Amino acid sequence: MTSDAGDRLKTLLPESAAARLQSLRLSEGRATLVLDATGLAAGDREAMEASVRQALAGDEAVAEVRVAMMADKSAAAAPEKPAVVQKIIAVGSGKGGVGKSTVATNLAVALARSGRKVGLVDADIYGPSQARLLGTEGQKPVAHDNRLVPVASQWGVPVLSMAHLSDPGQAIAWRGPMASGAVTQLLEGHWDDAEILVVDLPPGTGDIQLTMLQKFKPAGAVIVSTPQDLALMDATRAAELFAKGGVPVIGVVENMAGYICPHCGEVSDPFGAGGAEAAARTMDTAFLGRIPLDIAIRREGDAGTPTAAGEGPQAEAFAALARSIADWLDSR
Ligand SMILES: Nc1ncnc2c1ncn2[C@@H]1O[C@H](COP(=O)(O)OP(=O)(O)OP(=O)(O)O)[C@@H](O)[C@H]1O
Repeated sequence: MTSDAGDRLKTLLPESAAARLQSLRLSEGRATLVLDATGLAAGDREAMEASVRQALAGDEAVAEVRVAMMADKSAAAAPEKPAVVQKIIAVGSGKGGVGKSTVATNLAVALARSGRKVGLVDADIYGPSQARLLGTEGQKPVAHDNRLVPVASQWGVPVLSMAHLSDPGQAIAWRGPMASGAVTQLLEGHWDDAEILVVDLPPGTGDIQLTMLQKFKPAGAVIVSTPQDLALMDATRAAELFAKGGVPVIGVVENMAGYICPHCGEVSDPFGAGGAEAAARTMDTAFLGRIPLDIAIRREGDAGTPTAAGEGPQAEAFAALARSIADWLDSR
């Protein structure tokens, strides 16, 4: 083949095929091409071969086209690695029932609303609530290449939760290693597009939490508490868990701060006031703001329409929290 003919044939190739071209020979009207097909699915190979045949069919010097697809065996044999999620934000609390899951959902939705690509993992294996909070109850994730594909929600936040894998109301009574295995499966799902993965940790400061933190190395952690139970002890315990796992604490959120009476609008403090801010100071970490105790937040959570997706002061409180977390991440 003259180099002129070879160069001409190369220019006829579609860009995607030209980028994978290993060699091209033209002999007695027969064009033989070797393409690197590493990573291409069967359907994509066929499409590429067809496009090459079509591109060269019109050339006067070509009577026959032969296409060989070579795959890099070492790459094909290597087990597929889970996609690397750039930044995991762990949302934890010293104890249960403080609104950790509610804050995790709304933080994820507010981050997505601000343009970030966010996923949400419900690592609360024994009491999963993210399917309900994001309105994805009853949906089942499919598995692809032995990894779970997150369930899409209408708030732009894909999610994986044990609630998607078990029957509603079914009690999960696993021992630690099984629970850790389940958390691993959720975290190693197809989070390929997620730039930030918000992880709703189980309440408390036990082994499952520590294993998860050490294995997946979150970029940072948010501690949620009500004003009253962020007596110093709870805050310190949660902070110690993150320190043991080598995870920096981004700050403390005070949830259920200030009850707004739906009738008269008067604000009262059933759980006290200022505890979390004082605790954050003592722990030498940031105070990330207050989310009021508002019946609308509970109602919207139960209905699967997260407050952060709406308008008003409470949505703005979550948007402000999301801004603080995004700024913190960007500054790293
Ligand atoms: N700011 C708030 N105003 C009103 N209700 C709230 C608020 N935050 C959370 N709740 C409600 O409090 C209850 C507990 O919240 P949530 O499930 O988020 O807590 P949790 O700390 O994740 O609990 P668990 O430890 O059981 O996982 C839910 O009914 C939720 O709707």
